[in-house]
Amino acid sequence: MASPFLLLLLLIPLGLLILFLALSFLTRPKPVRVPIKNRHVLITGGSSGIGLALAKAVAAEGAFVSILARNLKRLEDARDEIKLATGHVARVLVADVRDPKAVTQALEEAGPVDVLVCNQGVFVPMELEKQELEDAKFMIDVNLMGTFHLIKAALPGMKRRTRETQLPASIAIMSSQAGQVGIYGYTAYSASKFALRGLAEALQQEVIADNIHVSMIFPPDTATPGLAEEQKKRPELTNIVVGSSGEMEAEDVVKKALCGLKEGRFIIPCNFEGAMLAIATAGLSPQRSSVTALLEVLGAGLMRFVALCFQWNWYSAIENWHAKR
Ligand SMILES: NC(=O)C1=CN([C@@H]2O[C@H](COP(=O)(O)OP(=O)(O)OC[C@H]3O[C@@H](n4cnc5c(N)ncnc54)[C@H](OP(=O)(O)O)[C@@H]3O)[C@@H](O)[C@H]2O)C=CC1
Ligand SMILES: CCCCCCCCCCCCCCCC(=O)[C@@H](N)CO
Repeated sequence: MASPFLLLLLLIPLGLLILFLALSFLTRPKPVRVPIKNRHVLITGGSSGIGLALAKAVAAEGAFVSILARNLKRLEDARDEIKLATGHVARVLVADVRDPKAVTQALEEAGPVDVLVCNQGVFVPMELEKQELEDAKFMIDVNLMGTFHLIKAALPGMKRRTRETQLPASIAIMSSQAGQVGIYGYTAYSASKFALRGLAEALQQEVIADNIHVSMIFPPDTATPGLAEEQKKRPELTNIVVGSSGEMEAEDVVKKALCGLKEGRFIIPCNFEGAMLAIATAGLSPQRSSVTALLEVLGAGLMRFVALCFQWNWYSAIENWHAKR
């Protein structure tokens, strides 16, 4: 006769199997593949850093690329760089995302979009008390309101395209790991990036019937011209907390982002810490993958524990830093 211990050992995989089957049935929205080849991909902030690296990657995969930013000279340099790397000549669009009229005009010029990547972003780290309100508003306006302007301007054309082509379209929004956890020195930046999460969750419910799929990308520190500028001004404690996640190259962030975007993943983490953060902050976000859903269900408690360890570490660093003053 089988011992009760052996029986228990058999019950665990059986339970996991039942849980997995339940999740396969439950997870929504349904799986999707967003093709890139021969499609119009518009990338904001495509003249520098992550946006430029993404523009090169999608051009190399045979997409028609438009890049949008404020500075024409940098856009033209980026266009040359993309041409050199891939042979593709990208369309350049000059607009400040803070200006809804300019954004609408640029999108009219670009024509209907299949994949919209809202990647433009600014970051000025400073403690709230020392930061000028103007700088806080600048981040909210570019990172959050800019994304509103872009999506509103792009949606009618995108819906027309999905109807005509019968192909899934994508809206990808660049957040940050600082949009999953609040970080010292990032009150305004974190606020702008957290806000994008609410926008994206609500938007996915609104556009699913139009075959449009929303993704959010959550990179850690990434070597870009923007980061080099930011690092000149970062408070010491910001550096300490941010250092908990490894720095990445823009090309590696782009690999993860593109892979996730094509699978219509709602949450796209970029490194190991990002994968833990994604589980710890899964909340009520949509989930297409039953494997990831299983990891979320099983990992929730453990990741909360890991998160508490990180917070212990950060608050100890803050305490020590103040004690030294
Ligand atoms: N680098 C990092 O460590 C991380 C970055 N991110 C996010 O990734 C995104 C890209 O960052 P990164 O590549 O470092 O940035 P960069 O500073 O290198 O590039 C920013 C891009 O955005 C454009 N841009 C800035 N403001 C506006 C505006 N008002 N209207 C239109 N375009 C604008 C810039 O062009 P121009 O100035 O000519 O307008 C440029 O093309 C941002 O959203 C950022 O928050 C997230 C996590 C980490
Ligand atoms: C389960 C718990 C896992 C915990 C892992 C914690 C790691 C947190 C590190 C946060 C790093 C934030 C980088 C922001 C980069 C950025 O956006 C700026 N460079 C501005 O662009």
